[in-house]
Amino acid sequence: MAKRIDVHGLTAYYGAHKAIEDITMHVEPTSVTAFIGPSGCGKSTLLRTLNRMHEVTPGGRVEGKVLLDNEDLYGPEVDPVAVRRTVGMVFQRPNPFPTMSIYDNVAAGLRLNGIRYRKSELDDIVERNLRGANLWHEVKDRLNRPGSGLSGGQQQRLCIARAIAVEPEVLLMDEPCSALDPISTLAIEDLIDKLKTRYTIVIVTHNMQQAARVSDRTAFFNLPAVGRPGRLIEVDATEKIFSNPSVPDTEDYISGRFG
Ligand SMILES: Nc1ncnc2c1ncn2[C@@H]1O[C@H](COP(=O)(O)OP(=O)(O)OP(=O)(O)O)[C@@H](O)[C@H]1O
Repeated sequence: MAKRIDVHGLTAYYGAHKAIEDITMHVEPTSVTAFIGPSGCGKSTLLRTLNRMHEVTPGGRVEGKVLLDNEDLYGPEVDPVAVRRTVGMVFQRPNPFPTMSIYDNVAAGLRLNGIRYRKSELDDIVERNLRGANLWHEVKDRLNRPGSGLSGGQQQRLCIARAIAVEPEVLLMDEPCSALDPISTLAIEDLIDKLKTRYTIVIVTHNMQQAARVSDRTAFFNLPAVGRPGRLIEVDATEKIFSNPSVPDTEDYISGRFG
């Protein structure tokens, strides 16, 4: 089941460096939320706080709260590994496990979870998720070939198949199309549109048209001054942000006057 995310007064650090400050917002389930803003304003940092990946970076820590359907992801009892299973992530560069077959790439997360599946069960899961990632027809005759032999766009859809195979509740995407050509980008955007009926999706993008095309809500972040932490400027329905934003800085950014 897709879940709602509530971020409350979130500040994130890299050692002594405060990267983002006092972010409060929510992310709605079964919808796409885009994070936009100039380079260095903390979009990727905030994204990584949503599945506790931020703390994997040395010195990475947070203050504040991230609630997933009212459960604090940073609560004392919470296992960060379990969080990353519930809140999946797709990265900027497609990163299939290079020596693994297409089949094993999709099955990898399931095997890591330690559950034993019968071969026929696993076959079904792999097929279902490759279909879910709009990749099945392109790879069904070469499932045992390495994932690294696919095109960049196919590799990214393979990574999405791998991410959804473990049935996460949220899917985080950090510039998932920035290494892809326009055709592969459209394929991923179509896929995002299809996936949002089942998942809560957050996507970081530098591409304004992409944010306008794929997202339901858009959050604009900015740096108040050089060296200062990034702040959330406004978050609203994507249509509103792109047609009639409340804050002049948002208007300046989306119309290309800075950033
Ligand atoms: N591993 C790291 N160690 C130290 N500082 C970091 C690290 N990663 C990011 N930062 C700093 O945190 C701040 C926010 O960076 P972040 O990558 O989240 O911004 P961004 O908006 O995603 O940028 P971009 O659009 O260029 O990807 C920046 O000041 C950046 O220099």
